[in-house]
Amino acid sequence: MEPNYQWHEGSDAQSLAENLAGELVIKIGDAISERGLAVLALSGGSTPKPLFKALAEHDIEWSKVIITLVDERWVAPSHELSNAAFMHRFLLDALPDTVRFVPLYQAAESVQESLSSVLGNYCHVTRSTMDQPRPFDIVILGMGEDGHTASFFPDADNIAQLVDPLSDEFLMCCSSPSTQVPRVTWSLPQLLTAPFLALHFTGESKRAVFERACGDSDATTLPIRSAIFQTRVPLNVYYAA
Ligand SMILES: O=C(O)[C@H](O)[C@@H](O)[C@H](O)[C@H](O)COP(=O)(O)O
Repeated sequence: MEPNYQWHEGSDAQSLAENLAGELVIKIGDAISERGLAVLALSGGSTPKPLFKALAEHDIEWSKVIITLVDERWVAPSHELSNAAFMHRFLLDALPDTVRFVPLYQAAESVQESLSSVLGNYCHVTRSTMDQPRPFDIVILGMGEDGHTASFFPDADNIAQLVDPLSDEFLMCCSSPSTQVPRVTWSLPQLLTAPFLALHFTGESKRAVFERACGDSDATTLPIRSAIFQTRVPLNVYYAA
């Protein structure tokens, strides 16, 4: 199978972010027109900072937008590693209160125990049940230097399950030596339901990782392959050096 993606390259990280934000405005409008709301799953980390700031500047019907995270470090929102805190700082706090956010962290005895309440809250906010064909209209993935995406870390003890395209899981836990804290992540099949799937990364070193992932190696060593070598939804790669 050939890698399946469309390449969008920006002259720099800022113009790339503005270009992707402009595309998201269109896709959000399409989703609202089609089903009365737009559900976005966005990645944390650091790359999305200019994207979040650019998106916040657009005039969107935020009351019809629901935002969640692709994955989350299993820490309280007050913790420095929290993706929810990152998203509040660079996106949510700049939006009208009418936008709805679904966090992936819920206090519980364990990460696994938190998943059912996170999922229940997601379904409550989106007024959906998880047997609906697609939970998300838009998914924006990031990628690490080790080829991980979402929280599909190559050294995770359950990496084979995390990159399983046939998984019937919705939310999954990930514990890996390379992450400082346990992780919660939407499963690959759930992420691959979005009509607009984008991978957003910058830097020559990550481009080299992406190009290696397009070659011949398996997804458990370069998990980003699980988004590249799939035919469920088109993958749009947004890159700047
Ligand atoms: O929780 C996270 O960190 C992200 O969801 C993760 O998958 C991220 O997209 C990559 O690690 C890239 O992170 P940077 O943008 O910081 O390089």
